[in-house]
Amino acid sequence: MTRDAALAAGLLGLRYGGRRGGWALRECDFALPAGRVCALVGPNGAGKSTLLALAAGLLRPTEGHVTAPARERIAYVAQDKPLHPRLSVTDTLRMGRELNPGRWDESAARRVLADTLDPRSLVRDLSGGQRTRVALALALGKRPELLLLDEPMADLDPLARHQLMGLLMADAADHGTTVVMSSHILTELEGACDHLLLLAGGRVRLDGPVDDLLAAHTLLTGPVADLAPHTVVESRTTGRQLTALVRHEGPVEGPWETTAPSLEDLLLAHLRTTEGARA
Ligand SMILES: Nc1ncnc2c1ncn2[C@@H]1O[C@H](COP(=O)(O)OP(=O)(O)OP(=O)(O)O)[C@@H](O)[C@H]1O
Repeated sequence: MTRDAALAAGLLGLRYGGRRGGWALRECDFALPAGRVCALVGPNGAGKSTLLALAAGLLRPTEGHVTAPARERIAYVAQDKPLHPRLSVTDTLRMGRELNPGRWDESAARRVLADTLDPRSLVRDLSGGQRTRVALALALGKRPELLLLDEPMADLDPLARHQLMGLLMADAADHGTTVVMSSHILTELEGACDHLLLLAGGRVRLDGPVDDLLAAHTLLTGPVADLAPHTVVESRTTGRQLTALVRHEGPVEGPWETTAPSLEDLLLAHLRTTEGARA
């Protein structure tokens, strides 16, 4: 692992179901610097949850390795947010405090709950979104070095999403927490994440700081012509009009209008390309 990486993988692979099972992840190599907020993106079945579970130490690699902080310094919020159904919200936080002696940050946990639910409620009586809040409160209360979130915002209403995303990002910035967050909501990642890891078919397709990746790509429209020496990520032609996203090799010179892509443009083009490759 490079010296300041908070999470790294080398030729990481995982096959479910023993030798006969299919590979969910294969030959994954990356190093995520400490303090980054990383978006983990990819189509359904790409291997995102598998990667997060490996990072959390809940699965063992079939091959290669993953290097992460010690278990007690990681908080992991799984997609199904496992919580004890018969505990109240207050008791759930008390359990968090008892399980994390000397480290528990009660005010961070309470900020996540933000008076939105009755602390005496039992977890089993909460809605999906309310449970998400409790799971996030437990995760932030743990004051982790590495926060692993598997589609954390999926069942939150838009206002709660906006509020919690802001809170998470501010908390991570204040404490230098490294965050890896899988999501299908591309618009929400823009502005929140400074690092990107795109998986498809169990492999890393794109990896790097968001600013560098954006700066390496150009959106162009204009007449159909040879795009060499640039690498075409995606192109479409309508009549004689060409629209393309390229990873440029030096300046893009030609008869085209060029613009800088947004993160959503970049992700959609790469996702469509990997979809096309799969079809
Ligand atoms: N427990 C399991 N047993 C067998 N195969 C599994 C298991 N969990 C996941 N898989 C398979 O591994 C692959 C990767 O699944 P994973 O859940 O990691 O993808 P994902 O990117 O998180 O998908 P989604 O966006 O739908 O949540 C898929 O082909 C899936 O069918």
